[in-house]
Amino acid sequence: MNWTEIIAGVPVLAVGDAARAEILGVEYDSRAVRAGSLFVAMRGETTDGNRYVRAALDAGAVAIVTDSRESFAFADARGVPAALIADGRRALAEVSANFFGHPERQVKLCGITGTNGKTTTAFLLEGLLNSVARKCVLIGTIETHVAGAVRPSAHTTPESRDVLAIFADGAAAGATEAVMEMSSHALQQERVWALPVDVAVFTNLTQDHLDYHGTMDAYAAAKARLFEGVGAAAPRVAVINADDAYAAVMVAAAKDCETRWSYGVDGAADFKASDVVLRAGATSFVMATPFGDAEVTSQLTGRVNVYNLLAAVAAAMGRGLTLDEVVAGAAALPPVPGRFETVTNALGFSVVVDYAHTDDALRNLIVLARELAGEARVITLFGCGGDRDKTKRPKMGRAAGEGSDVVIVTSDNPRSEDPAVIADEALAGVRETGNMSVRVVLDRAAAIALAVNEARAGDIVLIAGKGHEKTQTSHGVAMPFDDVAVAAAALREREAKA
Ligand SMILES: CC(=O)N[C@H]1[C@@H](OP(=O)(O)OP(=O)(O)OC[C@H]2O[C@@H](n3ccc(=O)[nH]c3=O)[C@H](O)[C@@H]2O)O[C@H](CO)[C@@H](O)[C@@H]1O[C@H](C)C(=O)N[C@@H](C)C(=O)N[C@H](CCC(=O)O)C(=O)O
Ligand SMILES: Nc1ncnc2c1ncn2[C@@H]1O[C@H](COP(=O)(O)OP(=O)(O)OP(=O)(O)O)[C@@H](O)[C@H]1O
Ligand SMILES: N[C@H](CCC[C@H](N)C(=O)O)C(=O)O
Ligand SMILES: [Mg+2]
Repeated sequence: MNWTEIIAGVPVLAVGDAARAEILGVEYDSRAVRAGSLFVAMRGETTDGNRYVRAALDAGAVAIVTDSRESFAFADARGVPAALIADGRRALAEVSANFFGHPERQVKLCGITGTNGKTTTAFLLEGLLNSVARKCVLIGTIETHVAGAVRPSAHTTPESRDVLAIFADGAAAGATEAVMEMSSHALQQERVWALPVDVAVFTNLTQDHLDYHGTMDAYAAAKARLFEGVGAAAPRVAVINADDAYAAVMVAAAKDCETRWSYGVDGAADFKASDVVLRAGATSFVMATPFGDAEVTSQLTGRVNVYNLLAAVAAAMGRGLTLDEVVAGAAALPPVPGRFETVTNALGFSVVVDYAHTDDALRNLIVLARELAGEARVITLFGCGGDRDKTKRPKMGRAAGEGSDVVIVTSDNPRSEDPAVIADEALAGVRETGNMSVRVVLDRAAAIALAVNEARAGDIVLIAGKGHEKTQTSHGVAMPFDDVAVAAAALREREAKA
């Protein structure tokens, strides 16, 4: 693609004298630049892409898009086509859309935001769309589904350039739908700039990421941007959890959406569940919808999944599926990896791996386990992520201490922090509840073995926080680690001794 085509329609403040370049790729990271790349310099929080313009040119960049007059003049002086723009991330989205041939216009996009339930709802919605033979791209925390392949995900919501590259691959393989988790980081940083969202979903808002957003109101405002449209028109359909304390904020933001649907269990809602029956691996409820009532059954476990099912069903109906189609589709959907995933064993107790890494998620998980365990015990193992919201640590500790018979505090992903310090902060919360059955075992594998060896018939062991993750990041290094595999190994060892 030539230089003129790639900056067509992009609001540029100035363009350099050089006008000829054949662009073979668009990159926002100098380390990814190859011969023929266009490099877009973005200002970040750790560094500034403008510091890498020289490195990008040395690596073969043939054009530069920048918000810095210095970088612009530097590239221009080297005879490289350059554009001066106001905002790097927005420009990245605009040039990438041109480069990839506007694939965002070829798929109908459902965007899902909220603190918890995005991944689950996204998988459910993808499953419903697939059940009526619509090809669908999925972008989210665990993995990316595109063109019949599964790719690992580095972020929940990638940069616009990467989203558009995925959409282009999907559209080329016949996808007409896309389902995407939209994290608050991505909405705030405008990684989703100029993506037209057809159906927008809000799951819930509880504490997380305050290290980044500062306050709950700022966090809510970032999420609300999905409903306003980020550099694009407001979504056509808004699907909002009416039972959530922040519902009104999302409804207000959705004022320009053509259709606003609420969903919930507690109060009035367009998609409302009643007569909820919760069993392990079998959830059912009666669902009232604007299109009639039906009984929904699902293999997923727990009350939170009633919400996720309602959200996915409403979004699917927003995309034109019928009531019969969503009911049939929902019954067939498998659980999501790392979300209330049971690790089988012959010892008579349950071991569950779950991605609960906020106090709200942990509390919900423990309440569910309590219900399922009856008179038996709930043994909860958890840790807290390093380099993330520190204020949630004692809160997670309180949630664990309040509902569990036995608590094991361990490491999650300490990242660059001292695991012992993180554990102390979580332990303080457990101690506040007066729960005395608490142990700290920093080595996660040893902690999992302890939990498994502690369990008696009927008990439920909860291994919380890492869910599907396949690595543990400690001292800045990611090493292979898989809660399900580690638990399975510990169970085999105990079975062998039994
Ligand atoms: C806080 C945050 O979200 N940071 C993300 C953000 O960083 P940033 O804007 O501060 O960028 P920066 O690191 O200062 O770099 C500025 C620019 O210089 C470029 N650069 C940098 C170095 C270099 O050698 N050459 C170069 O060109 C960078 O590519 C970037 O374009 O943009 C970067 C490029 O895409 C991301 O890698 C980075 O993710 C960091 C590593 C991260 O940990 N993000 C997490 C918190 C995150 O995004 N999480 C959410 C939510 C998770 C959930 O709850 O589901 C997610 O969507 O994944
Ligand atoms: N609707 C919900 N409401 C509250 N908690 C939920 C809900 N759905 C799932 N959870 C809990 O939150 C955990 C994470 O769920 P999921 O991965 O679907 O959310 P997410 O929003 O994608 O999270 P992340 O932002 O970390 O990717 C689950 O393991 C479960 O414990
Ligand atoms: N996307 C979330 C995931 C947290 C998962 C948990 N295992 C942790 O490392 O804190 C985050 O980056 O905050
Ligand atoms: Mg997710």
